[in-house]
Amino acid sequence: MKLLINQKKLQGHVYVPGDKSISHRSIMFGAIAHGQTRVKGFLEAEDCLSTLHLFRSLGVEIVHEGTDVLVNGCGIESFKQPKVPIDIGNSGTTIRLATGLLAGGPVDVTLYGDASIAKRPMGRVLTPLKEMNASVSTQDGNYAPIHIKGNQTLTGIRYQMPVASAQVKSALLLAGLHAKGETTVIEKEKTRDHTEDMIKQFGGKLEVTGKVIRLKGPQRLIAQTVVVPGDISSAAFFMVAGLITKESQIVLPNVGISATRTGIIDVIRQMNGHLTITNEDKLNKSATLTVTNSSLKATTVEGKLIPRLIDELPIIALLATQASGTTVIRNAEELKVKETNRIDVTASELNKMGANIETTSDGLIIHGPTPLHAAVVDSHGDHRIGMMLAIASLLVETGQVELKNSEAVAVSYPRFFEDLASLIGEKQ
Ligand SMILES: O=C(O)C1=C[C@@H](OP(=O)(O)O)[C@@H](O)[C@H](O)C1
Ligand SMILES: C=C(OP(=O)(O)O)C(=O)O
Repeated sequence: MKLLINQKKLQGHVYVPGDKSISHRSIMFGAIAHGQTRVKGFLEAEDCLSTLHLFRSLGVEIVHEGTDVLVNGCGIESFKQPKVPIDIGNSGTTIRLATGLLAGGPVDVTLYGDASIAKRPMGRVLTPLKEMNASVSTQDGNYAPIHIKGNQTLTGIRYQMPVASAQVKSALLLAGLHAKGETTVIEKEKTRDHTEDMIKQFGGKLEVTGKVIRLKGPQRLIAQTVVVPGDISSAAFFMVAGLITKESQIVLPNVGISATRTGIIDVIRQMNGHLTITNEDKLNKSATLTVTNSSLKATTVEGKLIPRLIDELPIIALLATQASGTTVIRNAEELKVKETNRIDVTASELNKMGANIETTSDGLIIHGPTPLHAAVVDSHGDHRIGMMLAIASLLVETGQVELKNSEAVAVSYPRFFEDLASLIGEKQ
């Protein structure tokens, strides 16, 4: 598709859609709990619809009306044997969390996904799950399809995580809920804690002390109402749009601001970006974020900040192309195993537009500020790369920017292009 270029004065409100991580978990917890779980603000995007499809295929009754979802849970023991392998599309969160969850269930399931999922490492969940006595396997030990054999008796383990990954942590906690004895997970760095929050919300018991999480299984969970805030990872594209385009101010109401997700706010402030937080709702961990066009300076993004902004690194790289000085992103090797190798793809696509970005083994070095020019660019099927390139295009003064594989944005944000156009007052 042709992208909008040469934009300033982006003004207005964007209500970004529901948080992807919380939406996935609301269906999963609803399915294993007892009673009717009501989800409000569910993200209707391809990834979360994959999770919904998976649990329906296991016989869970789910009523889906727009962003309202009802999940009639009867406990994991009620899951029905699916007749065929289940397609989880492009969603790493679905396949990894569901593998842990189903390891302690009563049914045999095969999970597979698209070409990108088939290249993402699954050994990171299979290895510790096998230690718990789970029967989980793939043909070569690391790549989907994953075969999960039910009716195994899981036992709790103590596991020191070799990677900072909320998906691995969550897979183990979900398995631990149906295992005998104590499951202890020790994180490498603190990652998003939506699973821990939801275990507590659904009446489960777990103890969190710094990076150590403990729970005793088996546990019986009770249905709840889950109110999903807007996704800060989606809001990030508009935060950066407002900061880098002239005379702009963008208001983003109801954005989730769990402390485990707000690394991008810290980085924007480190770079002297104007961002305010108002209307904070402490219960739902949400607030209104307002960004204003700013004169930015380079920064360093590293260490324990990385898991708090892992999915925002491509758009942070774009932000850094407009800051004066050299921005260094390091300790971000996990970016290589996302939907694409986001270190390589971020650099190569932005460099096509005139950015000056070097890749390293664990991150990026971005020299700014650089003007951006027209080019033919490609999402490579990665939703976050597609949205980042659409924001980059706003800075191009003349010519035409063409984005190949733009449909990838539907993985997490189907209305992205319409919401962007609404700030400009044009429809696409
Ligand atoms: O747990 C989650 O919901 C997620 C965890 C992160 O993945 P990793 O655990 O692989 O870092 C993140 O990149 C993904 O978009 C969602
Ligand atoms: C990495 C992502 O998601 P997942 O791992 O669920 O595919 C993402 O949304 O950027």
